[in-house]
Amino acid sequence: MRTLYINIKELLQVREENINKVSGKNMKVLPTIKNAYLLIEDDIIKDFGATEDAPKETIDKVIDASGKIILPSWCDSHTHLVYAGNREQEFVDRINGLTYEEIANKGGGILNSAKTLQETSEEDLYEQSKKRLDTIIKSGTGAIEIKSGYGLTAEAELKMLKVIERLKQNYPIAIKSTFLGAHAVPKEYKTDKDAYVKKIIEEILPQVANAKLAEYIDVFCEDGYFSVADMEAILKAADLFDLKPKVHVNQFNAIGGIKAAVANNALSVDHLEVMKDEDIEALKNTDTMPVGLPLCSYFLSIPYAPARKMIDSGLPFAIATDYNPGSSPSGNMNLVVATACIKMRITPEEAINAATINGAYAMGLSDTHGSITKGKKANLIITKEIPSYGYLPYDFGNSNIEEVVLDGITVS
Ligand SMILES: N=CN[C@@H](CCC(=O)O)C(=O)O
Ligand SMILES: [Zn+2]
Repeated sequence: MRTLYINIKELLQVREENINKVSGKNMKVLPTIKNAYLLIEDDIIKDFGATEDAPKETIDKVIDASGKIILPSWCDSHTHLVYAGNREQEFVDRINGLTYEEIANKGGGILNSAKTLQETSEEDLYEQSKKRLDTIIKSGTGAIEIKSGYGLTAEAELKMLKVIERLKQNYPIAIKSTFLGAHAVPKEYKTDKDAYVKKIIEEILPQVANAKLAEYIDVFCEDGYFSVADMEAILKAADLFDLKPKVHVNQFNAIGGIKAAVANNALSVDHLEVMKDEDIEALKNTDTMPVGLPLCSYFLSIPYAPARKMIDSGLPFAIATDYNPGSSPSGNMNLVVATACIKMRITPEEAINAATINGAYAMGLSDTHGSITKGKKANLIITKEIPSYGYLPYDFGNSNIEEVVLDGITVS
């Protein structure tokens, strides 16, 4: 099936060469074609150019996209989309003055979600997660990473990862899965965290890896959670199973996690709300993608990752939703892009690069996703008639998406 879009007001993120990420000053460059055509064949991007040069033969369907912008679908490289229940009571507690840390210390936070998830059947967990996936697909996300980490026992972690696997089987969206057994220390191990780290390394990780249920390894490296030494031990064990690190670091404190993650070949380091100069230095000239999570900062009222400073230092930068019940109960990448522009002071070009090609890189998908490049997946967002692409983050909170195409098929 060959589908031709013509008269596209502007086709965004057009890359002739298959670059895998953009960094520093190049992030301000968003290559586009005005009055463009785009040819897709089945699930693949075949060709693009100026409408006047559009092919005329062997086309099954021609779509006039006058006034509309087309861009590659969003790549959300950091989510916890599979979870059970919600935590709106903690949201109210925070409004009334408690901090995220105080709530966690009272047994709330991640441990609260873990208790609910342990008591939820795999079927129910699948049904709850599926609803969220349906919603985020409608909002233009075409590739997503999903973590475990609300199980914290072998049984419950495997349950989460099996649900991720079922979502992979049943949905056209690309899904990457990450094992995050080291998300919080379970209550039973409160006084013996080392025993839990040992259990992750010796018992849970081998089961996850042997069942081929994860592609990446994650650790919440933070005071009160897991130390740099804990993280290093877990990453080294995971390396034996070829699981690459994508880690939670520098959310509340800068404790040296970034340097250690880079030394362990992390694909990405995520959160980065609190950054020292040495953390930025550690990321220079490496293959590790810094990932900011603006909705987490918004929802928890904590600092935003210093995106401006990182990009001005020459680093690449990606943005993701962090969709989870505690710190970001939204999986809407449109809101992520707008919040990154408004609060991190990055331009629409930088934000769109961060949410497409760099997001794809941060989950190992930049060969197939994240740009309009021949041979890549036909995963597209077709906007309503809008004045310019800058209107997308400007008109924050409103949906300007008319149609979403995944693998060449209109899904919403
Ligand atoms: N910070 C660690 N994990 C999640 C939040 C988990 C929760 O509060 O449930 C995050 O990325 O923000
Ligand atoms: Zn997270």
